[in-house]
Amino acid sequence: MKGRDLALLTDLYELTMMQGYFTTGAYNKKVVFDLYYRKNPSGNGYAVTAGLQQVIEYINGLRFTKDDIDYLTSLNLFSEDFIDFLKDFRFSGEIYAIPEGTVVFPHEPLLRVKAPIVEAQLLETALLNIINHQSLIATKASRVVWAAQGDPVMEFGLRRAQGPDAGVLGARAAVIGGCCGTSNVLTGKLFDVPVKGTHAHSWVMSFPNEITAFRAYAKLFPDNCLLLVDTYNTLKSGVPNAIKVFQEMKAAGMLKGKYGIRLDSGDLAYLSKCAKVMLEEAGFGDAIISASSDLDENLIASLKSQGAKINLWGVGTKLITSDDCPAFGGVYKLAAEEDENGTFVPKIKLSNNPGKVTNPGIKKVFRFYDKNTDKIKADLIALEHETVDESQDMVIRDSNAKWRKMELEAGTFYVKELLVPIFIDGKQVYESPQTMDIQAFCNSEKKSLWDEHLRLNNPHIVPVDLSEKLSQLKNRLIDEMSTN
Ligand SMILES: Nc1ncnc2c1ncn2[C@@H]1O[C@H](COP(=O)(O)OP(=O)(O)OP(=O)(O)O)[C@@H](O)[C@H]1O
Ligand SMILES: O=P(O)(O)OC[C@H]1O[C@H](OP(=O)(O)OP(=O)(O)O)[C@H](O)[C@@H]1O
Ligand SMILES: O=C(O)c1cccnc1
Repeated sequence: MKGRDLALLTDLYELTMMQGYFTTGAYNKKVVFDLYYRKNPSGNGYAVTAGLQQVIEYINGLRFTKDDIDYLTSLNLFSEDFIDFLKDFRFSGEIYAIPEGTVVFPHEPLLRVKAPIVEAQLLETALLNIINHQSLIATKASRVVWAAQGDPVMEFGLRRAQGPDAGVLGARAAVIGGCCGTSNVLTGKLFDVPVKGTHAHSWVMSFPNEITAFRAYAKLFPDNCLLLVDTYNTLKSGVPNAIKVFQEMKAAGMLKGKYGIRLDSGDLAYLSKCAKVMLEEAGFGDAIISASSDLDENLIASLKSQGAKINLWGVGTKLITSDDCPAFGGVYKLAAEEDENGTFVPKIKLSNNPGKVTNPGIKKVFRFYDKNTDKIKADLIALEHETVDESQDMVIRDSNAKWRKMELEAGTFYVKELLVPIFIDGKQVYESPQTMDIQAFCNSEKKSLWDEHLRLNNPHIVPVDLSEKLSQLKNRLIDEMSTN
């Protein structure tokens, strides 16, 4: 994203609305937009937010270049005045966001933009594009990594990602979600994450026979020698040939680094068990048994339950495309606008679907942790000026099921605010951490959930409540607007 001209990475309607605000003179009116999502992907119990670094780069680089201006002029849609205004366009507003790698829940503002409407409107499409994609893949990766129960998972999806950006940023997000590294070398370079890999069938096929191919590979990469054993016959030739090469390496004193095999077809549970026995009998019990082949979290969980002897996983297509759930569903909704006196007036959007009625006003998110376990008890979406007094008892309800209430006794919990300032008056005030540090943070975030929240299917749901004041405001606006 850095260094790319992305001002036109938007939907046409953002620009036509901007011209409208400009023409009616309303363009300087400040508004607040929330970016949030409504449903966890893949039936998960949480999502992992990702993409903030690319949002920061986008905002910092947000300018209409001469080429952009020429193109917009050529559309014959925009007035000269508006085009002139775009020539000096800069983001001058405020952005608060929940840091990348945080565990988040539906309806929580992941990002809150306060800016003149003409600026805040332009950001909508690009912000959604960036956050939706990376949060989707980070969440999927988190599921896959959870299924692997502590075994490392390598991200292998670039070749089947939906284009270069989805491959590069998807691999970044997968690492945030917990993958130990990626085969994607550009992601490795750009984000300083480990690059990993084995070799392809073409390597084996390019030699007269399998053992020659294995020997050549072992000679080149003795410290990271994972041999793909399924080109001809996994148990009859692949594993025996790999063992022969490991014996030769051992005899030559070359077996010092990581070594093992990769299975890429057939019954992975059965083959891994057989391969494990063969390797152990040959004295190579510590060999890595890695596997790939259309894997996802459900298959990995199934292979684990079948007792598969796999201890390194390569996951490509189904992770990088989030194959079972191709969209995150984040939205960007107007929550407040400034009146003539400089006061922010809350706004609401109604819907026949109660889950789609927006939460009005300028909001923040409190997270309640249990003092003894450091696990999340609940989240509370509140209005900007609200505070939580940790010395008072609290009652949290599930906003989807108000009859479900949780009583938090003073002294048993502590509170953290999730939204932090990223831009103030158009200036960046937050430094994005390195990707591997975001991964470490994300790992600690997942420890704040119970296994019941983390499981793949029908997880327990962390309650997310609206504060009393926010609920009252919402109900009042629903009453007012529904009689409109
Ligand atoms: N023990 C197992 N239990 C459940 N699914 C498995 C097991 N072993 C492998 N699989 C999955 O079954 C599918 C088999 O795919 P497919 O029918 O294409 O054959 P393949 O063995 O991958 O062959 P090839 O790569 O030669 O096409 C893959 O998604 C794989 O991950
Ligand atoms: O199955 P995925 O989760 O998408 O993981 C990546 C796949 O990509 C490779 O296959 P491919 O057939 O493209 O090349 P190869 O010749 O190296 O097997 C690799 O062998 C995996 O099977
Ligand atoms: O290094 C590997 O084994 C690899 C890389 C990309 C895709 N499939 C496998």
